[in-house]
Amino acid sequence: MFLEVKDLTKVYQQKNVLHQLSFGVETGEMLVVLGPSGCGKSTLLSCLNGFTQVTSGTVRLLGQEITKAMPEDRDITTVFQSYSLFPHMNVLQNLMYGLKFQKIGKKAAKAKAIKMLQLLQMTEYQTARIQDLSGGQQQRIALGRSLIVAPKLLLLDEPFSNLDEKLRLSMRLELRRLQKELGITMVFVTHDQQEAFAIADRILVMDAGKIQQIATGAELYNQPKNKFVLTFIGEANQLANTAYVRPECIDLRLDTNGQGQIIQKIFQGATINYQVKLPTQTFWITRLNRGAAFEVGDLVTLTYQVQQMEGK
Ligand SMILES: Nc1ncnc2c1ncn2[C@@H]1O[C@H](COP(=O)(O)OP(=O)(O)OP(=O)(O)O)[C@@H](O)[C@H]1O
Repeated sequence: MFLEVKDLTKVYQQKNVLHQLSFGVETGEMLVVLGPSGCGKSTLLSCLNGFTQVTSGTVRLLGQEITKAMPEDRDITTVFQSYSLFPHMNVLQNLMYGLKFQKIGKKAAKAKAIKMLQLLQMTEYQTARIQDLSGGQQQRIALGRSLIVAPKLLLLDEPFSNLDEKLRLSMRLELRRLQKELGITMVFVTHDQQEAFAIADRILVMDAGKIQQIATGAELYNQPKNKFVLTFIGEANQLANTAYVRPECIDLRLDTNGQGQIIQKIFQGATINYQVKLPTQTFWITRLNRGAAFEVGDLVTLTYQVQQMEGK
């Protein structure tokens, strides 16, 4: 196992923020840590890079225990939401900065920085000032600055949340491309499930400092382990106990004797969401927008198969 975390616990002034987390990350894998605000995602990264001391448990990188190692001795770099580039240095100087500490000569460092700029597809910005770059370009340089030192493990803490939607999409693709080209193992923190689905090999879902499930995006969506995962990942109509049905898994048919009635219709473009009132509960249903649509007041019959979670 490339990275192995065992029983990791962090207590801040009697507040238990991380509860005995155990998980592993494979070589070259992109593990996404997904969870709501305050669930402990940043604290977990900080225990991995050594900026926070763990209360108990162990962290091993390539078999070697690093639980108490200083951050600079860990071969791990972190990219944050704020780019933290040096404003008084140009693009090339920013990229070369970290190589100084690896005792790499100026000429070799410059060659590496130019190669990184090619990888980032930003060659023409070599001598540009940081303040003349867009937010997306600055984040790409920040990524490059972390990648150039060839860390064993790269941690990313919501790195794209300052960027607009379109740019976020292209940065995700870019990050995956860079990861494949360089073969770097990554742990990426986000609270955005679409982002997690788009880039993860596996997703670790966390709530209140506890691991709820670790699985691929499709497994989390199709076989959620508990109610938290079911409702955090996508939408669901909850039935009794562990039963549920996803909104897109329900068929709707116009039926003048139907038990259901459409009480809300929300147009979403490619899809339409309907809220249907039944004698005992209401359901949300998502249908593709393919011409024929239902209207508020229509009587309908629903058909669906009930799905089951493992536990509550
Ligand atoms: N230095 C600290 N001292 C005390 N409590 C802290 C400290 N750092 C974090 N916490 C608490 O630990 C909990 C988890 O915080 P953390 O920042 O790890 O969550 P997060 O999931 O990254 O949240 P967000 O998505 O909002 O950044 C929070 O309740 C927070 O208040």
